Formats: sequence, structure tokens, C-alpha cells
Amino acid sequence: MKAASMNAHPSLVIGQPIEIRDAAAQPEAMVRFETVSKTYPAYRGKPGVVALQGIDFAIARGSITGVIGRSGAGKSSLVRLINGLEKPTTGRVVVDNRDISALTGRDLRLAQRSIGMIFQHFNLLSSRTAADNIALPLEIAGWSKADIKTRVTELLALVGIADKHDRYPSELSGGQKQRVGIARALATRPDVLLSDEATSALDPQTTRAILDLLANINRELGVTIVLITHEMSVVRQLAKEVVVLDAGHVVESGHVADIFTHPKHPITQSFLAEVTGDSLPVSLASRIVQEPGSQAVIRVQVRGAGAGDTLIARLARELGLDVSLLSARIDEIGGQHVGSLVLGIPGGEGAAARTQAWLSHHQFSAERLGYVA
Ligand SMILES: Nc1ncnc2c1ncn2[C@@H]1O[C@H](COP(=O)(O)OP(=O)(O)OP(=O)(O)O)[C@@H](O)[C@H]1O
Repeated sequence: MKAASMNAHPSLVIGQPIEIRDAAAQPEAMVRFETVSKTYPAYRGKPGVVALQGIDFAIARGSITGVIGRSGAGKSSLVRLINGLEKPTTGRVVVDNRDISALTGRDLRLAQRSIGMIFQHFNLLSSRTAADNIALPLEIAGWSKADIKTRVTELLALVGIADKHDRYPSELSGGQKQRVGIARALATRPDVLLSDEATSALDPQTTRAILDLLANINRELGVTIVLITHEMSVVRQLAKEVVVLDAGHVVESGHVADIFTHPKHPITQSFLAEVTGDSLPVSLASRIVQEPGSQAVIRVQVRGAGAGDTLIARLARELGLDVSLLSARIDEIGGQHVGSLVLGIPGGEGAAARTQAWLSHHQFSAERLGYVA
């Protein structure tokens, strides 16, 4: 593509008007996996590996979708199928209505320009300044020097490091390096941004800042973001949808708030335990014992503003229980209020069992933590 035609794209500076996407005219999905499997063939005496099997899901245009799984679950394979670096063994991967798995050569390279990617270790060229790293994909795409200069300035401002134009990667912090990585990934105005563990090497504060930047980019530019991660805290902070991968299969998927309040698969529950397990105040955690005491302690996940108060009132009314609220934590997850309530249930084992049965009947996700004296 010639530089002149690339200039026809509107500017992408946050705060300025952006390309209007006509949702009615666009089909819903930006990425669609259609009964995809991926097997790496046997090689030099090593057996073949089935990395993905029966993968069938769609990523909505303009969404932020988290793909979470343990090491070896198949996350990187999934990403490489989206950007066409790998071909599926069976099925199709459709990106923006094109079967990317069927593209080769120049067609594939052009399609890949609309799919940006950021990495855990940034993958910057150490011999190039921040500006020249960002310029690289534009040079490859054949942009003119003048257009590259304008675009790079715009991108540096977009990611909040306008003053780092001439800095080399060795002179930048981890967060700043990732900002360069994000600017480079956005340079050719992609529709999809793939983030492969992009915050895994960063401290929690920098992680938060980078995830905030990605949220802004999604909001302002409408770029569909696919977040590959092994950390539920990343999904919780940024994603609206989540796909849980285990051993090459999608074991659960849906709205983040639904999955947080009703995790079904054990692997999802274990991911959630990592982010919610530390939510008990130390003073309460230290009082919880497993021998029967005066109150059974039950943790319940609730959704929606005021849901906690309503639940306690219903338990009082319908089961006649004088429930005490031992601890509560409310988060905003996937745009919804999600609460984790720790309730004290008096009345011994019978009352605790009735409460659990009632919660389960009304489809609350609940777990017994023990008793307090
Ligand atoms: N190029 C390859 N050749 C052979 N086997 C591969 C190749 N790439 C991945 N695999 C295997 O496929 C399975 C899924 O790997 P993949 O890298 O997709 O998982 P992952 O969830 O990204 O893991 P991690 O978080 O450790 O990177 C693993 O068993 C892995 O060893």
C-alpha cells in the first residue's frame, strides 16, 4: 500500500474525533474460531502435541476479552492462530470476516497489519530509539518519512511518553518500554490488539497504569483487545468477557461478572481463589476455625449494587436467621458491581446447612469457610 492511501486514515489521537464504526453495518464478531484444532506434528522423535481442540467461540468487535489459562493450556497457540503465524489443523479462524487461516504471502502480510501485538518482554530493538522502534512497522508498510514522523509523534503522545522520543530501550523503565510496544503495535491502525502476557513482567502499580492505557485505547479507538494472561487480576481489571482455557479446551466463557459470581469449572474456581482468596481481613481470617463454633462462616458472591443488603434481608425473612456481616468487599468487574460477602450464620450446623441449600437453590456461588467462636 502506498503512503498516500494510508494518509486517508483519520488521526487516532485520544480526545480527537475518531473513525466512526457503523455497528449496524458490521457483523458482531471481530474474531471467530470455528471448530478449530491445532496439533503440532511429531518432530525428531518427540511425539506430536494436541495444543487446541474443539475451539468454537467469537470475540465481539470492540470488546476486551481475556483468555486465561495455566502454562501449556494453549494460549500462545490461540494467539498465533489469530495473527496467522500458525495454521489450524482443522477448522477456520476468521478475523474481520476474512479466513486468516487461508491467507498466504502478501495477502497474509496485509491482513497482519490490522492485527497489532504486544509482548511480555516488549521485543524492542535495543539499537533503535523509542521513536525508531515505533516507526519500524510504518517503514515496512512503505510510509513516507514525513508521514512516519507525524504518526510517531502522535503515537508517543497517545501512550503518554512524548518526552521519550530519542531514548533507547535501555534508558526506559519497564512500563515505558511497554508503552513503546503499544505505540508500535498501534502504528498501522490495527482493528485488533493482541496482548500476550503484556503486564506479566511489570510491578502491580505499572501493571495498573498499562491496563488503564489499554482501556483508554479500547474506548477511544474502538480497537478490539484480546488479553492473554495467566492472572485473573488482569482479567478482572480490564476485560468484559473471559474465555478460560485448560489443556487445549475452552472450559468456560462469558461475561467476567458472571464468571466471577458463578464460576463453574474447577480451574476457573482456582483462578478466582487467587484473586479473592486474600480478601479476608487478617483479624477475621485468624478467628476462623474448623471446629463448630457459635457462627458458621459462609462466603457468598453477589452481583449488582445493593445486592448484599437484599441478600441479608432475604435470609432473615425467609429463613428467620439473624445473619451478621463479618466482612464485605465490592469490586467493579466487567462494568458491574460484584461483591464478596462473608456472613456469620448462628444456629449451629442445621442453620448453616439450610443457608447453603437456600443459596444454592437461588444460584448464589457460596463456600463454607469454617466457624467463628
Ligand atoms: N511449535 C510448537 N511445537 C510443538 N509443540 C508446541 C509448539 N508450541 C506449543 N507447543 C505445545 O503446545 C501446548 C500448548 O502450548 P502453548 O504455548 O500454546 O500454551 P500456553 O498456554 O501459551 O503456555 P505458556 O503460558 O507456558 O506459554 C504445550 O504442550 C506446548 O508444549
